[in-house]
Amino acid sequence: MSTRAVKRSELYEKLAARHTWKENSLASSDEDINSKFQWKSLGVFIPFVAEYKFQAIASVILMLIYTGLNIANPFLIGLLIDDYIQKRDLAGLGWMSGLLLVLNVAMWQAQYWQIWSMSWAGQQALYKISSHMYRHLQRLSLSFYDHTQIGRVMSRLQSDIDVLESILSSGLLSMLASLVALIGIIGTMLAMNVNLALLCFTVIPVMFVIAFFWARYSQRSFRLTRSAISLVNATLQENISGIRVIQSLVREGRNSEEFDELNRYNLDTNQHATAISSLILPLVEVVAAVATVLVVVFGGIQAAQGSLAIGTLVAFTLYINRFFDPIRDLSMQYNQLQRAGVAAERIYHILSVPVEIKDKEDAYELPQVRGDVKFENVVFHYSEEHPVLRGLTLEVKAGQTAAIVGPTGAGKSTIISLLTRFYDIKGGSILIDGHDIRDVTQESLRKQVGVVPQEPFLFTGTIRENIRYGRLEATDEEVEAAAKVVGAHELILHMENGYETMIRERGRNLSMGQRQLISFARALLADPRILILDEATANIDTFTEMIVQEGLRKLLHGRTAFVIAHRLSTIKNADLIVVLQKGQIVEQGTHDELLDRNGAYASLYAMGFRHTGSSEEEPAAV
Ligand SMILES: Nc1ncnc2c1ncn2[C@@H]1O[C@H](COP(=O)(O)OP(=O)(O)OP(=O)(O)O)[C@@H](O)[C@H]1O
Repeated sequence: MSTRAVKRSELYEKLAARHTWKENSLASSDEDINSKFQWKSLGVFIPFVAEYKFQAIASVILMLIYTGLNIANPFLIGLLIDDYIQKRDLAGLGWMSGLLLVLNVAMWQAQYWQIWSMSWAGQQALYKISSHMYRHLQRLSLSFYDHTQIGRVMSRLQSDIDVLESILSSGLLSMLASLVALIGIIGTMLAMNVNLALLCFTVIPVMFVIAFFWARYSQRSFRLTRSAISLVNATLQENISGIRVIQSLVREGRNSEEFDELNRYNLDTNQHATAISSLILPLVEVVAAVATVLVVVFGGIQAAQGSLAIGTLVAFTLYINRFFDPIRDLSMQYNQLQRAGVAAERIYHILSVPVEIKDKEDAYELPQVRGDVKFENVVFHYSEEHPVLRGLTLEVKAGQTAAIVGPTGAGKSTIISLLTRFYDIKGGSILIDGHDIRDVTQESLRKQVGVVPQEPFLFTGTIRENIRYGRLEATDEEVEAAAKVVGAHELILHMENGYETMIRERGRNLSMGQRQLISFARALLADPRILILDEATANIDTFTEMIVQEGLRKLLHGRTAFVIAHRLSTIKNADLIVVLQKGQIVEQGTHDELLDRNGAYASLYAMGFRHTGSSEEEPAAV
């Protein structure tokens, strides 16, 4: 059976191509279904599992007890028949039956505790792996997220971890138990009757051949299922977060059609994988049946001729079943192992994405700064083919507000992403009070460089919690004081539950002006020396606009500020206006100086900053 049996429609190919681009690391590993299994991917989990080695050892001991008792059972039954039933020794029969009962109770106990302890350890290890993965994802640089769909990350964080759970919490030990049982049973069978045992073992090579071919097909097919669910999740995530645009452009029908296509493919790959995985068990059963028939026929003839005791034949037949039990289990576990191997590989892939922006070994805490910022000959690109900044030099003195203006794509957002070290520069240096930002710890840098994004990001929780987000130890009074300074206090008090009003999904229940003021209060409470602000361009009513402008003025007061300015009032009030074009500063100075110069700024001004997203109208309308 070939996995090519799962067909991709033309529409599917188009959709998959849309979600799979060269730099999208997770997408390309999702799509690569033929790659060789990387055994080293399992190595990454060893430290997590090793932490629970005592539980694992206890499980192995319990498993050995269980398996030993399980193997002894048929032997004792054979003994019971030959030595006690056939010799009509009723007292011995009573003793033996009692012993068998005790052994079976002990066997079930051992099995229960073995399953319990292994599942416990497996779940603990998995909990650690998920936390580790989450921490790793938080440390990854923005360039990883630029190239990765969140849905694909979620898929690995959730469904792949689920798959791994089954193997860690029970699968591995069951496999070991099956192997031990198999070896024990083979030994016992050989000891009981070499000829019958060898006859039974003739089927083993057939098993190997079946397992070999099955493994080849199943792994490809399991990879297909993981990649399909990853694509479904990526699409779901994108469509749900973009639901407003989808509904406003009436794309629901078309998107449902596209989603159906992906979902259908996901169904097909899963059904195909099920077809392949269901194949292995019946195949083992057929081979087991052939072996049983062989033993019963030849053993039966020997017993009829009197060269084999009946008890031994009964015990032997019981052993054949027990012999195939671990093989059956192994094939099922092998199935599980194949799936888990694919999941482990995908988790390993995420864990091995390097953290690009790391603190230097000798990084030091940035001391309390005054706020002098210098860009010295800064060179930067996101991809080598497209240079963004080609030697940018800029100095902003402590306490100054610099408004950065320029046409779209000029590099305004890039400059501020570099100052917070979301990306590392490729050449030159960025200095704060003379400290190169690459020499200090990121945590100490970001404590003193605050960012207020254009679209305030509010988290689920109360307004109070949202304001406190950047300084958890702030008291209620400090939260309210910050809100008062930026002019948010009155607005908040007028809300349903004041500061305790719950913010729903990213603050959708608040107006844009309210969201902006809350994010100003949050920034003010965190009290960074340097503030980066991407000025909002949304249209808000004149009254709120006035409050926002006043809040902004108070927020910027006494700090060094970089503002991607969109409102003329902000640009005019700035101490320094930096005009950027194609990643280079073409002019800088105050509003009046630049107008006098009659250059790039003057023409942007004359055009009403139309191409920069700024407007001469107050409040700004874009
Ligand atoms: N994450 C990214 N990955 C790759 N290229 C990027 C990325 N962000 C920006 N760019 C590119 O870098 C250049 C500068 O972009 P930047 O966002 O800094 O411009 P901008 O002046 O802020 O534009 P706008 O006013 O439209 O926000 C553009 O050519 C853009 O395509």
